[in-house]
Amino acid sequence: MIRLTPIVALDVADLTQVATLLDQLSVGPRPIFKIGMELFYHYGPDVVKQVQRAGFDVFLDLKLHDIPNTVERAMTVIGALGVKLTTIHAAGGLEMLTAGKRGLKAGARQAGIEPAKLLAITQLTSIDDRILHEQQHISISLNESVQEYAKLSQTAGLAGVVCSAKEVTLIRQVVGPSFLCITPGIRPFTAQQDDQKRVVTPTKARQLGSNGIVVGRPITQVNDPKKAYYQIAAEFTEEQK
Ligand SMILES: O=c1ccn([C@@H]2O[C@H](COP(=O)(O)O)[C@@H](O)[C@H]2O)c(=O)[nH]1
Repeated sequence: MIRLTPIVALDVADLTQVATLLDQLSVGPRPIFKIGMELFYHYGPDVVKQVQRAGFDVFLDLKLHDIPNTVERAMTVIGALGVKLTTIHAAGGLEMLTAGKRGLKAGARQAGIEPAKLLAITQLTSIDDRILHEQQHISISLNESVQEYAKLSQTAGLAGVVCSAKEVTLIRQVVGPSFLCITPGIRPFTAQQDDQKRVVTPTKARQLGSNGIVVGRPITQVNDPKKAYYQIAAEFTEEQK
């Protein structure tokens, strides 16, 4: 089973904070760094290059969701950036997912590099059953919705999904063992839940079969990010004293 090193969400405001975190986490088992909307909207591909130049793999998490043509063209640009993982919303439907995958491959081909693995967002980990029913007016359960989106993503040829570790077992029942389940909503026992609804500890995520955990604030917003990262990484990989 593939188990990635923990993915650290670089949800910070500027390049100075990026440089500090890259420096703090550059010793030992290196994380994959996730660049999201905040940094990418501010700095564009330059921030991707900064992280890559420091020797880290990049997960570019822009969660594309638009008409198929727009998504395909945007994914062609992303495909040439040399990132290892990137995201699209499963809710955009099969045609959009397929177009995204096609664009990503085309961009990578033009740049002469391997295409990034494309992951579909199932239901954001900030959503729970109540929000799904009362605000999105979706009548099936959150678990069923996540399973359906996983099936759709597999049909579109994607590498995997983003979900809560709580759903990994259910997802594997419908798409098999090799479909990637990358899981944010990770909270050590001592950390606050913030806006996340479906949270799991790093140890539980490992036990539930997550292929990779995504952790932001419990690492980036604490006094000692290095200590927090290595503790979480040890829990996820079981290398504990
Ligand atoms: O369903 C999702 C999809 C993506 N995310 C992203 O993961 C991190 C989590 O940050 P924390 O500070 O650990 O809560 C963040 O960048 C989200 O955009 C997610 O949380 N849930």
